[in-house]
Amino acid sequence: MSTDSLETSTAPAAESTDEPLLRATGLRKYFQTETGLLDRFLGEPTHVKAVDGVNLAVGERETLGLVGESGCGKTTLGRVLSRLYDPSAGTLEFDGEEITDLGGDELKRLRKRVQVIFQDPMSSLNPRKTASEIVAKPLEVHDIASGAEKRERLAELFDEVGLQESHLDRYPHEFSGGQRQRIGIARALAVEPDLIIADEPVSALDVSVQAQIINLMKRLQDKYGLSYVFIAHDLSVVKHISDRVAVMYLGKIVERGRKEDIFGNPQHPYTRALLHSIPRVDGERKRHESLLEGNPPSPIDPPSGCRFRTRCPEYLGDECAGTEPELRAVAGESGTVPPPERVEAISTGGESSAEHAIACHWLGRSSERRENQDPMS
Ligand SMILES: Nc1ncnc2c1ncn2[C@@H]1O[C@H](COP(=O)(O)OP(=O)(O)OP(=O)(O)O)[C@@H](O)[C@H]1O
Repeated sequence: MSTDSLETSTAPAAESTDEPLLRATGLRKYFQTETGLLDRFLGEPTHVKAVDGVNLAVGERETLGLVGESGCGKTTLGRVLSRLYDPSAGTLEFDGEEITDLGGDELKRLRKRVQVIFQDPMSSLNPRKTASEIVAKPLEVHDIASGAEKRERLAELFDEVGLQESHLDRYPHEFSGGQRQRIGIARALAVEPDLIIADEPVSALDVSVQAQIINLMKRLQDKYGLSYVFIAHDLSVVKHISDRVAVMYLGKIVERGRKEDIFGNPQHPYTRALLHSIPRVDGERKRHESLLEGNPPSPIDPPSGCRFRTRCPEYLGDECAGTEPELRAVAGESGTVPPPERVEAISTGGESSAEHAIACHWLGRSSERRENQDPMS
């Protein structure tokens, strides 16, 4: 997407704190396959491993970009992180408290602090309700405002997201795509959340409108101290809003780190391939020839060892097929590898913003050998 019209954030650089706002450890979400019972009798795999052992942390006022191809589990992870789905395994902590098994009133209280924005504003907005009814719903559900106070709050929220008071009584089909996404943002903002999980919030919009929505989200983050998990399949979109980026492949995080490291010094062959496929402007907009061939394998029966090995330009043979690589810190400039306890802290989601971690056997090879095999060359 174009960077021309994107504003620079005025807020101090966001930092991951030692105590993140949200922490996921060993998070899994498996769905039963439609033919689950028959598969079980036939000894076939019975579950879709949509999220399969994810560790991550999101700090206060921080934006974590979550990227990966279609079907790699981003939406499912977002839904588990927001507790719209129950996890199959692992733990989730929010603001220092475990929320993995919350239910009833406790879950309702969590919903006030963690909101979700969806990709397709048309299908996520009730077509039979006016914009004001849609945004008022969370105010009512959480007993935040009623009567004249509610109307005043709605006008404030509409103004905040760049809509006019005259829009209050219109129906979703009377708005453009960008305006509908603004309604979705106002609805999320209504309860004054701490964290918003934004699932492909700009993917359905034109490039110029994408920039407007990203700028709006950055402004709201500065003003209200929001944290975001920003999901996108396109790395170029998360570049403009993320502090840190996590790259997901077939249910796992394969690389994560500060945005500067992911874009400036990508390590995992998958991240490199994703970056390689970002369109460049060379006189005319061209798409690079993709380094990624075919589609990801099925998450019902993922490849043994490294899941990316079947498409990886750096496939090493038995080493990649034999054991599943764990997220490990990338050696620093001095070439030093962090001590084991630090690697352990990283692999359980306790990273600071300075950490850059990847899951790849290829990285275990000497840098000289890697340079000779640079997949970007
Ligand atoms: N409710 C469900 N039941 C069974 N399988 C599911 C369910 N939801 C998702 N899946 C499967 O889980 C895998 C991950 O899907 P998910 O939608 O989370 O990926 P994604 O990265 O968000 O992709 P996209 O960008 O296309 O939405 C896919 O194979 C999908 O078919």
